[in-house]
Formats: sequence, C-alpha cells, structure tokens
Amino acid sequence: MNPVKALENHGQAVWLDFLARGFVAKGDLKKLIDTDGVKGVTSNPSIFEKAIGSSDEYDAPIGQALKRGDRPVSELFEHLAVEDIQHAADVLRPVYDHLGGHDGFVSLEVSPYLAMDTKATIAEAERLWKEVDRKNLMVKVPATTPGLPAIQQLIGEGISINITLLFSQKVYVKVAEAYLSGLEKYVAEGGDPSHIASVASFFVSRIDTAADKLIDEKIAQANDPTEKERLAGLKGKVAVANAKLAYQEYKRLFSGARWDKLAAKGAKPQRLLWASTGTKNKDYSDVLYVEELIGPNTVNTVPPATLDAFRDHGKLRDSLEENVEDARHVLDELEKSGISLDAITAELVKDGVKQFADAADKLYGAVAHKRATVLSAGLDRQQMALGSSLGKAVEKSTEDWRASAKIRRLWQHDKSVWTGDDENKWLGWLTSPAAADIADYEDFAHRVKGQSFTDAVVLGMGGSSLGPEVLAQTFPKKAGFPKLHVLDSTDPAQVRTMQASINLADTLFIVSSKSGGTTEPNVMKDYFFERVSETIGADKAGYRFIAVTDPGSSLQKVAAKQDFARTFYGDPAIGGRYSVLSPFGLVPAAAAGVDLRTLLTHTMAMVRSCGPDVPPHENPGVQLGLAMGLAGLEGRDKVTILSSKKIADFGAWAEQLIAESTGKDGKGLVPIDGETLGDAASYGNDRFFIDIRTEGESDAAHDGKLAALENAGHPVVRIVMKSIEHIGQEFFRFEMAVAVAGSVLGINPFNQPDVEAAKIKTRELTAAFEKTGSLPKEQPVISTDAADIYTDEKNAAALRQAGADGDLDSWLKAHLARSGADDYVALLAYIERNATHIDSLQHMRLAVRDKRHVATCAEFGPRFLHSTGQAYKGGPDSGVFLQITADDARDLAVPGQKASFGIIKAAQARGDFGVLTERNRRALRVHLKGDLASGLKMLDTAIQNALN
Ligand SMILES: O=P(O)(O)OC[C@H]1O[C@](O)(CO)[C@@H](O)[C@@H]1O
Ligand SMILES: O=C[C@H](O)[C@H](O)COP(=O)(O)O
Repeated sequence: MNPVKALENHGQAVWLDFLARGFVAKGDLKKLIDTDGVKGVTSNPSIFEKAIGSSDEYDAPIGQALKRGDRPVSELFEHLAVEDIQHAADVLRPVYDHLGGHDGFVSLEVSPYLAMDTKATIAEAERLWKEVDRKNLMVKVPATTPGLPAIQQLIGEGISINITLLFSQKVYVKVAEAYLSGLEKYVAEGGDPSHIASVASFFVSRIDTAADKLIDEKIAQANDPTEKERLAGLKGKVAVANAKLAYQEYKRLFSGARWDKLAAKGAKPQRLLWASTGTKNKDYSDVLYVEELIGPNTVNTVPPATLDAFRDHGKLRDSLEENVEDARHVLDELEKSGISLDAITAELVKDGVKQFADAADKLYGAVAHKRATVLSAGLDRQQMALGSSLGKAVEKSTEDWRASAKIRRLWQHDKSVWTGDDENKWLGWLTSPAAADIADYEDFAHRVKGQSFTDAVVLGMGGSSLGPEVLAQTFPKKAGFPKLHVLDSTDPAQVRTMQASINLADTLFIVSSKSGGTTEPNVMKDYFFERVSETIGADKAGYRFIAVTDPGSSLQKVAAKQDFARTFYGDPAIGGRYSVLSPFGLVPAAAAGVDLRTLLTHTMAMVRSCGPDVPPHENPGVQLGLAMGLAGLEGRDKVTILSSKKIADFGAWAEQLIAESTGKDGKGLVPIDGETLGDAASYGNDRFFIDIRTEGESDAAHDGKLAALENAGHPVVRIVMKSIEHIGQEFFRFEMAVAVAGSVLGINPFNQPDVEAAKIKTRELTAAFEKTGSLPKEQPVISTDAADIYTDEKNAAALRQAGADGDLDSWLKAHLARSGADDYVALLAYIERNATHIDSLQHMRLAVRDKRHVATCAEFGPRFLHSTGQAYKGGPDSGVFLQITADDARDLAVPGQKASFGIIKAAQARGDFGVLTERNRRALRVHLKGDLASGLKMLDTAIQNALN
C-alpha cells in the first residue's frame, strides 16, 4: 500500500502544507486526496508568497478583481487567498462529509502583522471566517501571548481554529486550555460544539535547526572527546523528543472528567498537528519528521517534497509513543549541556512571527507590483534617477523602513515614526480623501450652479489658499460655474485688482481659515463683506459668503452672526498645508464645478498605492520621501520643482508643504519653485530635482537639460501625471513623501514653530499702530532718492566691512557676495503678485542663480509667510534674504479698524524681517520709493551691477 495512504491505518491524517491556484484548479489536490488519502491543506504567508510572488498564474485573477474596482493591496491579496481557500475547501468537502466533520479542513492564517494584537486578530479571524464561509475552514491564529486570548474567544464563538507557531510544551498546555475554556463557554451558552474543530500546530524541524546550532557551538567549545560525542548524540533528536512529550500532554489534557463532560456534548479533541515537518538539514532523512511521529489522533502537514519522499520510501510504525523515556532523557541532557529549550522556543516564536511578516512584506510587495501594472493606465508614473550614492542610501533605508514596519506604523498614527512629539494628532489627511462626502459636495456644486455666480473668490492663506489656487489654475473654467479666483494678500493694489476682476453682485466668497484667527482672511472678508453690502444690501450680503473652517473657530461664530450661506467644517487633525484633499481644497473645487467624484476616485488609487500594506519598495510616496529626506541629509536640500505648463502652479502648493513641514530646528528642505531650467553649470551640488508634467506634454529643450543634469550626477525624479484630473494623486503622493522625509530628517513635520514668531511681531506693530496712528520709526542704513536700505546692526557691520557704503549697488554687491556654495538667495517682495512683477523677480533671481550658482527663491509677501516663511526662519541657515518693500501708490482701508491694508502689509514685512535678523540670518531690506515699475527696474539694474 502507498505508505502515505497507510498512515491512516495508524490513526494519523496527512495534510498538505502547500497551496496554489493552478494546483487546485488542475485537479492535483484532488489526485492527492484520492491516491494518498490527503485529508487537509494548510497555508501560511510564505506559501502564498511563493504561489503569488513567483508565478504569473495570479495576474489574470488580479486583473479581473481590479476590473470590479480598485482596492487596497491587503484586500486584493485577501480576495485571492479567500478564493484559493474556498476552492481547496470545496475539493476537500467530500472528505469532510465522509468523515463526519472530523477531517477535510483547509487552513488560512490571519495576517502575521497582527500577531501581537489580540483585538485585531479576533476581528480578522471573524472576518475571514465569514468571508470564506466554509464549514471545513480553520483560521490560523499564532500561539503568541496576545494570540492565546484570541484563540479562546474565537473558539467560544464557534469558529474552528488552527493554532500556529507553537513550539513549546508549556505553551501547548495554555493553547489546549484556551480551547477547552472556549468550548466550555460555547456549550454554556447553549451551543452544539460538534461542528467546532481545532488543531494545535506543533512545529518540529525548526526546533532542530535552532537546537543543532547551539549544540554545534557547545561541541566546538568542548575539549573532552566523550563530551563531544555525548553532545553530537543529541543532534537531530530534540525536535522529535519535544513533540513526543507534547503528545503525552495531549493525552492527559483530553481525558478525565473535564474533557469527558465536553465530549459528552459532542466536542472533538483538539488534535496535535505536526507542522514544519519538511527536513531542513540535508544530513537527516527526508522523511525523519514523518516516520518518528506516527500515532493516533494526530495530523502531519507535509510539504509536497516530503509527501513524495514518504510515498517513495517512507516506513511505517507506531513511533509516537515509542521510547518516551528516551525523549525525556534527550531534553534533560540538552538542559544539562546549558542549552535552554525554553529560550529556544521563545526565540522561535519571535522569529516565526518575523519570518511570516517578512514573507507577507514580500507577498504584499508582489501584489502591489501586479496591481500597479494592471492599473498603469490610471496611476501617475514616478521614475527616480538618484545616482549611486543616494540610490544606495535609499535602498538601505527602504529595507530599514520595511524591517521596522514604519509605513504600517505611520498609518497606525504611531508618533515614534517621527520625534514622538504630537505627530499622531495630525494624521487626518491619511483618510480625508476616502472620507469626503462626495454627494454633499455635488449638492453644493448644484446649488452654486443654480445661483449663476460669475466668480468665486477664496479668501485665505497658505494651506487654505494654495491648494485652491492650483485647482483654479489647472482646471479650465467650467460652463455654468463661477470662475475660481484666490486672494491671499494684504497688498492694497492686489486687493483692488481682485475687486476689479469680479462682478461684486454675482460673486461667491469662500472665506477659508482653519484657525479662523489668521489676519489676512479676516481683513479680506471684512473688506469684501462691506463692498458686497454696499452693492446688494447688508441684509443679503451674508448669502454670498461661505466659510470653511475648523469647528469652534472664531470664523464659525462670525459666519453664523453674519448669516453666511453655509459653513463647511475642516478636520482639526489636519494641518493647513495637508488640507487640500479636505473641505479646504474640495469646497472651492466643487464651487468651480470640478468633477470631484472623478478627482477623488483617481486620488484613491494613489492613497492605496501609498497604503500601510504596500511595502516601502513598492510604495511611491515612501520612495519619494526617502529620496527627498536622504538627499537633504547628504546636503542636496534644495528641492527644485519643475512643473510643466498644464500644472504650472503645482510647485506653489508643494513649496508650502515641503518648507513649512521640514524647515525647522535648523534642518530641512528648501523648495525651489519657478526657476526655469538652466544648464548643468548653473547648479551646485545641493539640488534635488523633481520634474512633474502631464502625459503628452513634452519640451525637447527642457528634456535635454534635464537629461544633462541627470548625466552630471544630480538626482532627478520624473513624475508623469495621467491627466490634470489626476492632480489629487500628486497631492497625496507629496503629502506622504513629505511626512516620510520628515521622519528621515528627524523633525516633527506637522508643526510650524517659527511662523508664530513673525505673527507675534506683526501683532505688536499693528497694535502700536492702533494706539498711536503710526508704526514705530525705523532708521535706514542708507537712504537714496530711489530707495532706503534697512538691516540690523550685525548685518550692517558685516556688509560695511565687505565694502557696502553710500549706494544701493555696493550694499547689494556685498550682500549677494555673501551667498556661497549650498546657499540660496531669496527675494521676498511685499508687492502685488501679478504677471509683470513675477517676470521682474524672475529676471533678478535667474541672474543671481547664473552668476552665483546658487539656488534662488522669488516670493511674494505676505503670501510666503504662510508657506516657505517657516523654513527661511527655522530651517538651515543657508539663506541670503533680500526683502523688497515699496510705497503703496494707493492704500486701502480695512473696515472697522485704523490699520489699512498697506499698514498691515508693512507690519508683516517688518515682523518677518525682525525674526530673520533675530535668528542671525543674512538679511537686507530694500524699500523702493515712488513709482513701483521704475523702482523694480532700478533694483534689477542694481542687482545686475552688483553681480558683475
Ligand atoms: O487656515 P489658517 O488657520 O488661516 O492658516 C493659514 C496658514 O497659516 C499657517 O498657519 C502659517 O501661518 C499655515 O500653516 C496655514 O496654512
Ligand atoms: O502550518 C504549517 C506551518 O506554517 C508550516 O508547516 C511551517 O513550515 P516551515 O517550518 O517549513 O516553514
């Protein structure tokens, strides 16, 4: 008789420790059932990893599953696994029926990631039990300390459990106890236990592998040949001895009054199952762990190779109860040799959890890769050319992140991923796209459309304005919906320009502020509320306003008082710069008629790609973040963003995210936005380039330069968006990347400690103005007809020493000459942000870049205060700042207060400058007098002179 089949004559069931889709589908499992009498199947994460990761037989099923809808990688895997397990269970069902439910089981393991979490293990086991929905299923739960109560609970719920990762006799007793108490509870509640089955998977070969290693070490240390021989005699014996003694415990535990009571109700004993019975040491018989453990009421689950070997040359005998005393002796001898079996088994549990988690990482990586391939038409592409040193660093960190489960911990809100400060309180952005109430936004959009507004204006700063601005600039105006504008300035001219470009009677104002306490949105609201009141009547003005704010803010109260048409609430667990995929970005988008259902559907694909179940090497957000963070640590801290025409404004949003999140504690990344691409010679070795465009946009000259940069050894990341509707994917990718980069840099990416300092100074200045009617006097270092120059004493002394004297050119020359390798020069202009002024600043900055080979920033105040301002003050001390202020041709009053827009802007510039100099930054302020256009021209000439 076939030796495998003959095992049943000894009361032992053979199960197969293997599963794969084709194997079941092609009838191979059925064959083994018929010819070998196989009575069950076990799976584990390594088995699925081999099946799915190393073959293409799951490609088509993955494709089919995704056709029915994208889903997280873990769900995708589970879908495949559940199908496989159901197929196997169906093939085994006749065995189960034939044996009256005593055998014919198939086992599916809960995620190894949950091995230390009782609650999560219970929840997952319950879910799998329901999903597989087969009587002959066993859910595998590990015999870890947190696993034990889960086992008891699940048995008590009538779920059949296979206890895995069981190595020690002592733990086995606890496992049996959990089973018995679970059954007792089930029976006490009136349940019929006859349908509950359980096996305790006692691992065998891994014990020998671990014990033999320690025995070999002892042999090497021993001098006495008889001692060496005694030790050698223990090799390959410990695992079987341990298993034999466990069986003796089984006999004790499943007999006697307690058990008889349960048995009388129809309960089945929890059989011992010999697991890990494939021989690992080639010196041992390939059927060792089958031949030595044959006995009644047991199971042996064997890998295919062991099954074949036993069929070929296995010898049968009732071995399990043979020489039990010898088994005890082997373990005594081991203990006497100074080797603790308890220590070995404790280590094996830990190691077993890790091995299965490693396998799951590989498995999820493989599934993630296949998912991304199937979805490639809908997922933005990211390609990184990092060069060898940064590339290696990223590879190493990728493995560190995987091994320490950081992406899962990040999603679990574990603040130790960062500095352990309060990062856990700021992670609402992870789930905000999924939580968006699309129907409500659609209803809102419908109402906006119904009111035939011509314009919609967002009044907000930083996170409350930059996301909406990207949307306003990226999406063309939608017929029937208002044109979306954003106002984020206190510059009087800019406020006037906005007023002139809209139709006050038909404009919807979206007042956006998370805190509600930010000066700019409040004064902008006061101004336009008054204008609208004048235009359509004070009683109706409120209906033209909506608020977007966090619950409980002062803006919420004002909105209620002034009868705003609606207030949308933000999530206080999301910081401003992370809020674009929450009401702060989505309300303006809805108002402008952007198809949010499509936008969010596309976004969710990236959210899933960056999910907790996508290991770091397949996770685009983690990859970008590691590259950015590690580049920063290597001194390539100028993240240079090159956005194509169609998404030209994206960099303005990314700037705030990167700068405000990372630039603090003297560390961080400095975003460089809007610099047109130059030749490789224009750049120092402090750059990290990110090129972002939509598919189909190409510019040969730009691409040539980019390739040259890559060839010159600069890291270049290329992101190709599928379409503008995929912008949400980039918002999320960058949010994740910056969170990851923050971890690498060792900072809290969710606070902005240095912005507050400038706000305080500004408040002091405006308070003084409200009291006295003027801002405190200040003394320029020089004054010419065209400009006054200001700085603090320290900067002035240094610049004078470097040759600054009586004219602007000399001050500029001395100041710009202070920028050296790895520095950046930032032009901070408190003037209207319009195309002409953007062009003038661009002209100046590019001249500085090309002459001094430094990175440059061209920013407008007060807008940048809520964006890059944090990094300028709190980030690395590599900035050389040229603040540009000017006389306002015409000021503009703010209703209800003395300080006008012009005064507020002046106070903001001075507050900002004060903090820069307080922090010992290299800063100079040029105040242009008279006509601004001529002033800027003059400054441009002075800068060109200074550079020559
Ligand atoms: O939405 P709020 O509270 O008005 O804040 C606007 C911006 O100001 C900042 O707090 C910086 O001052 C940013 O982080 C934020 O996006
Ligand atoms: O239930 C089965 C176990 O997961 C399996 O037998 C472990 O075997 P291994 O030690 O060969 O990995």
